Amino acid sequence: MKIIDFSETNSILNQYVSEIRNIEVQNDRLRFRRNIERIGEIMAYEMSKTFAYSVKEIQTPLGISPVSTPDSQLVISTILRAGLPFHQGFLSYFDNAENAFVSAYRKYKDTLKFDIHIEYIASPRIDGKTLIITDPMLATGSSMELSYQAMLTKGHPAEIHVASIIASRQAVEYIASIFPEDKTTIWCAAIDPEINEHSYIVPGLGDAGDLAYGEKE
Ligand SMILES: O=P(O)(O)OC[C@H]1O[C@H](OP(=O)(O)OP(=O)(O)O)[C@H](O)[C@@H]1O
Ligand SMILES: O=c1cc[nH]c(=O)[nH]1
Ligand SMILES: [Mg+2]
Repeated sequence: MKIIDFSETNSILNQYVSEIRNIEVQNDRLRFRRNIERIGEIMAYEMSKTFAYSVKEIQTPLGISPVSTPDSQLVISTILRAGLPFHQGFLSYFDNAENAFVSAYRKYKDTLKFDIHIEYIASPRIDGKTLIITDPMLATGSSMELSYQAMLTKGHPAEIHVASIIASRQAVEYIASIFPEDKTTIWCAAIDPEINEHSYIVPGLGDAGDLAYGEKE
């Protein structure tokens, strides 16, 4: 299993991560969503370097130019709702990709205990395709696990990319233990050391869905 942590490299992506974490900046919802989207765009660009390519002869007005373009059949899947701006970032670059949407939410039994509920999935067949599952937060990893299981009802992908922005160390280890070792890559912008008793990432950024779209009742 490959694990790629962008915080190990200095790039402008770290500026966007600092802004979505920063309590003084993150409440500007438009900026928060756009920063998530920009991180998705940069991650998509880096991820594109791992795809299969072949050279095509492109007819220009003046001649023929050989251009190496990607052949991978992509399905970008996201987990509602915080995943939406992240998904859009990937889709801006992978504009020919197919798309899948899964709902997952924490249904609380009391202030600390919850189950993850999946109620909705809209997906193409994914057999033999490159599946990218996008969700900005990997806290316990349960939403990712259950969403992946839901996606498997649509077939078996050739390759899997788990894309997140902030992941807990625990979630990275958990995802690495349950996803197929030989065909999964985990991409994240940062790996944080802890989750708290409410299963929020520490230091994390708070509630990504609420910051992007407002609080739920
Ligand atoms: O790794 P986990 O412990 O499962 O937590 C991570 C999940 O929490 C967030 O969604 P949330 O449930 O807050 O839903 P929302 O996007 O509607 O706010 C996030 O987008 C993940 O899907
Ligand atoms: O830290 C966390 C954990 C789950 N969901 C979030 O939005 N943030
Ligand atoms: Mg949320």
